[in-house]
Parts: sequence; structure tokens; C-alpha cells
Amino acid sequence: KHFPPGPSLWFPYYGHFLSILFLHYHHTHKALAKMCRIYKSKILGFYLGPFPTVVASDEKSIRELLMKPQFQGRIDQVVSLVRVDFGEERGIIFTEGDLWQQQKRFFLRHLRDHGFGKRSEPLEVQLAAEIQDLITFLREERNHPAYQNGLALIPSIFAWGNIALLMSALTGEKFTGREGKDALNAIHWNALNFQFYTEPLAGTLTFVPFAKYLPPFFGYMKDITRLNDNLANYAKNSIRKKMDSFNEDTINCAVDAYIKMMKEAQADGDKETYFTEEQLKLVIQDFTFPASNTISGQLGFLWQQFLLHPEVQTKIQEELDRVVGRSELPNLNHRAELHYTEATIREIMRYKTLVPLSVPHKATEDANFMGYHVEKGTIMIPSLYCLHNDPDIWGDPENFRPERFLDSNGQLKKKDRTLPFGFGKRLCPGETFARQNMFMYVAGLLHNFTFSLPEGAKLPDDSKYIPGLNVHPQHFWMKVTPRS
Ligand code: HEM
Repeated sequence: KHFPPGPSLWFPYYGHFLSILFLHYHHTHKALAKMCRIYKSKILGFYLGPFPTVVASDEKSIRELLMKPQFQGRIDQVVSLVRVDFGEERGIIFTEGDLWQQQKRFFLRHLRDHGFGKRSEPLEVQLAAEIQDLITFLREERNHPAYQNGLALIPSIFAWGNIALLMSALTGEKFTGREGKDALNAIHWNALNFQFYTEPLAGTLTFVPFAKYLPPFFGYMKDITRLNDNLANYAKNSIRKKMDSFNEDTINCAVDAYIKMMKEAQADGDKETYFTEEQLKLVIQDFTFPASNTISGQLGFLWQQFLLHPEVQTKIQEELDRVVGRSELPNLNHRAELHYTEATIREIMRYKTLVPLSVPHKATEDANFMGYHVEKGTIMIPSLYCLHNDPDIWGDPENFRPERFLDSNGQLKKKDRTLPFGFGKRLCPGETFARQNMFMYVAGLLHNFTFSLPEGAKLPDDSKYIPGLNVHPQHFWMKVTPRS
């Protein structure tokens, strides 16, 4: 048992990639799920270009992949390499080894110091203010590209507050008034367009760096590079402003703390340091990109379900009225008592797994994996999509059914077998932030409004969504009716 089962049709340069395309042209995660059925195996093996690739698709193998220290590397992906000037990986998402460990630890610590990823009064006050601002916007605004004649553009309206909140901990920047909203909207659309352009690039072949020279990919390189330049310029400008106003006695955000480290390394003449402006730019991108499109995308998928299953929206509203009442806005203290609301959020993260194949890992040494021999350099893919759709765990995974997360007393089950944010050392650092924000958006907005299908519009087809680094719903309009 040296290599797991997989397709046999192999082509020069492409390896087994064309077999994947053949099984599902748009969604690699669906192709791999089909492949598991064809080869009757939970573990798959094939070649992407010259690289051996192993896919784990059940709970046991995914947990082993995510836990084993030998599998925590990253591969050079076309989509990440367009971001760096000298072809060397920077940032956190796509790096490995000492650089990744040290920088991730630094940002986790300093973002937490400024309220990110924990319960923190100042950030919760700001989050509540963002939700209140959106409620006022939906009650009073008459003519905005994302809100016209009582119709809201989903999921764009969810994005602004998340970016503003992240920036408050990361760069200390404030976005106020209409001008602030326009700036946030610009960041959101830039990140989203970058994300949409990753569509064919995020297909598995682009895990192979030379894929950019192969059809059908090379046409995309110019556009995606331009979109990346916009995001990079935003990060560069933020750094420039922070450097100009830097005062080591007032560290107001994670970037201030970083600049302090950079200056210390420069003063010591430390040429080996990871604390550089180029690295900081990529970290800002690594946080701005997910903050701009993950939470809002996941909420967009949920709002689709409110159209397809209006009873879910009604049940959340009933729970909110019972637990919170009508006179105050929901806050994070209510979260532990809003079991159905929380179960609905868990269910949408299972039902529409936002990062279906996670971010691919890499074997940094030869290792044993579930009885197979895995060589150093092998691409290791945990299929979170397969885990979240495993009939042995969920029974009827194809149905959207929040009740599956509740026990017979209507209480949230203690054990949650989903892994939408991964697990282990590579766990998504945005998990707590994302879960808190999703809860506040669902609770705050459904407390105040009912969302429904505009007259004459068709119900969405939730099997159609946009592929990319993470998947994203097609944009759609919803009628917003204030609750009395
Ligand atoms: C619904 C929202 C989100 C989901 C489902 C999600 C999911 C994921 C997943 C599956 C990974 C890969 C884990 C692995 O490699 O094993 C990841 C990594 C990451 N995420 Fe998220 N994420 C979300 C939101 C966010 C937010 C809001 C941020 C930051 C503001 C963020 C920042 C990151 C970073 C920096 C990494 C790289 C971690 C590493 O390589 O060590 N994510 N995320």
C-alpha cells in the first residue's frame, strides 16, 4: 500500500488534472467526492502535474492530516505567487516553517490585544454600532448601489462592518459616514473580484506553479495580477500612513506593534528578520481578503435559505422575541441562549462549506498516512466538503436542517463534528471573529427585519455558486420589510 487509489488516465504536464475536470468542470470538491465513490475509497491519490497528491475525505483521515506535524506545510500556488514581488511566499496563509509560525503567533497575540478573536468590550461595542448602522441604513437609505427601493443586494450589505471591525484591530483605521462606507465597499469589491478571478486558478492544477503557462489559465494572469495590485496598494498605503504617524509610546493596533518590531530589528542590524515591510503588506492582505468576503459570503448562503425555507427565518425571529424581547438589540451575551439561531449558523457552515478543500497542505517530510506511504512534497488536501456531506455522520446531508444540531430538548448539542475552519496548528485565526460576527448579523437583522423574495423574482438555485479560493453565492436582491 504505497499510494492510495485514484484515476489512471495521465497526461504530460497535466498529470491527472483532466480526469478531475472531466468529473466536474467547475467544482473540484465535487469532482473529488465523485472520485471517492468511483474508487470506493475515503483516501485518494493522483498526480497534479508532477506532484503526488493525496485527498482525505472522512473524519478520521481529515483529523489525522490536520494534526500531523509533518503535514502542516504549504505549496507554492499560482494564486499566491502573483502576490509576491520576488517569487518567495510571504504572509501567513501560504507560508510554512519558521516564518509562518512566528508571524502567525505574533498576529494572533497582537490582534487579541486589540480585541480580535475573543470577548472584548470595545470591539463588541463597535460590532453593535456596525449592526445598528446597517439597521439605520436599511430603514433610511433610499438610493445606494446596494440598497434601492427597499431591495438589498445580498451578500454585499454584510461585508462593510466586518472589514471595519478587522481594521480597527489590525491597522487602527476608522471608516465613518458615507465616505467610510464607500471605502469599505471598494475594498470588498476588490477582494471579491480577486476571488472571482481565482475561479479556474483555484482549480487544483494551479497548485502547480508552472500551470500559469498552460491553457486555460494564462489568460487570467494579467487580470488577477491587476486586482492583486489594488489590494496590495491599499495595504502599502496603510503601512505608509502608520509609519508616518508612528509613536512607540502609543501602540494602538497590531500594525503599530509590528512596526515597532521592524524598527528594533533595523536598529540591531538584523538582516535575517522576518519583520519586514513586504511581509507586513502580505499579512494585511491575508487578513483583509478573508474579512472582505468569507463572513458575508457565508451569510449570503444563509439568506438564500431564508428564501427557500422561510420557516427557518420565522423560527429565529420567534426565538429572538422570546429570549431577547422587542425592546433591546441582541448582543453576544444572548448567544448561549439562542440555540436555534446558533444551530442555523452551524448548519449553513456545514451545508455550504465555504472553503470546501480547505487551503491545501503539504508533506514537509516522508510520513505514514492511514497506512499509506506519503513522500515529502506531496500535496495533502482535506476535503471538508466530503466531511460535511458524509451520510454516515449526517444521515441526510443534502437537506438544510438546523434541527440536526439540537438535542431532544431543543438545546444546542455539545459536540459539533463540522470543521469549517479546519483544525490543529493551521486552524483559521478568524474563527471566533467570524462566528461572533455571523451571530450578530443574523440576530440583529432578523430582530429588525423580515427578508423575502422581491415580486416577480425567481427562487435561487442553491446548487449554483461561484467557485474560487472559497466558494461564494451569486449576488441577489431581497425585499427588506421592517418588523413592527
Ligand atoms: C466564515 C468564515 C471563514 C471560514 C469558513 C474560514 C475557513 C478557513 C479555513 C478552512 C482555513 C484553512 C485551514 C487549514 O489550512 O487547515 C483558513 C485559514 C485562514 N483564515 Fe479563515 N475562514 C473564515 C474567516 C476568516 C477571517 C474573517 C479571517 C481574518 C480576518 C481569516 C483568516 C485566515 C488566515 C490568516 C488563515 C491562514 C491560517 C494558516 O495558514 O495558519 N479567516 N480559514
